[in-house]
Amino acid sequence: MSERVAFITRVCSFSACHRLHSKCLSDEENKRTFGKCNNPNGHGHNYTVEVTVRGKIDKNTGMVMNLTDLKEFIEEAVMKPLDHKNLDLDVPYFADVVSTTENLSVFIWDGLQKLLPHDSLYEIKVYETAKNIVIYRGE
Ligand SMILES: Nc1nc2c(c(=O)[nH]1)N=C([C@H](O)[C@H](O)COP(=O)(O)OP(=O)(O)OP(=O)(O)O)CN2
Ligand SMILES: [Zn+2]
Repeated sequence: MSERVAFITRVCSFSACHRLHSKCLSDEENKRTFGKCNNPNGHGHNYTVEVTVRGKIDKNTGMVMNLTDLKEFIEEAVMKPLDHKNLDLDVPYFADVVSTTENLSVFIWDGLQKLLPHDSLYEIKVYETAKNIVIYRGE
C-alpha cells in the first residue's frame, strides 16, 4: 500500500491586547483606516490559533507527528511570546509591523517554521474574534 498523507491540527488560545496603528500613516489616516481599533489605549482579544501540519503517516508509529511535540512547539512559538502580552509593546516584531491578524499569522508561521521539520507546516488559522478569521499558508 502506498504511503498515506494526513493533516493534523492542534489548537491553542491566548489573550492579548493591541492597537491597529501604522507608522506609515498620519494620525488622521490611522483613525480613518482602523476606526475604533485605532483607540490610543488599545483593546483586547481572546485569540484562537489552529496549527496544521501535513505529512506521511509513519508506518511504525501511526503518526504524522506526535501531537505532544506539536504542543511544545506551539508553546514556544505562540504562547510564550504572545499570551497576556501587549502585542505592540511587548513583542519586538510588532514595533514596526501593524498587529493585524494577518501579520500575527505570519509571525506565528515564521516562529513555527524554525521548530518544525522541513516542509511540514501547512496552515495557520487565527481567530481574532469568532467572526474575524485569517488563514496563512506561508506564501
Ligand atoms: N483585515 C483586518 N481587518 C481588521 C483586523 C485585522 O486584523 N485584519 N482587526 C480589526 C480589529 O482588531 C478589531 O478588534 C476587530 O473588531 P470587530 O470587527 O469589531 O470584531 P468583532 O467580530 O468583535 O465585531 P462585531 O461587532 O461582533 O462584528 C479590525 N479589522
Ligand atoms: Zn483588535
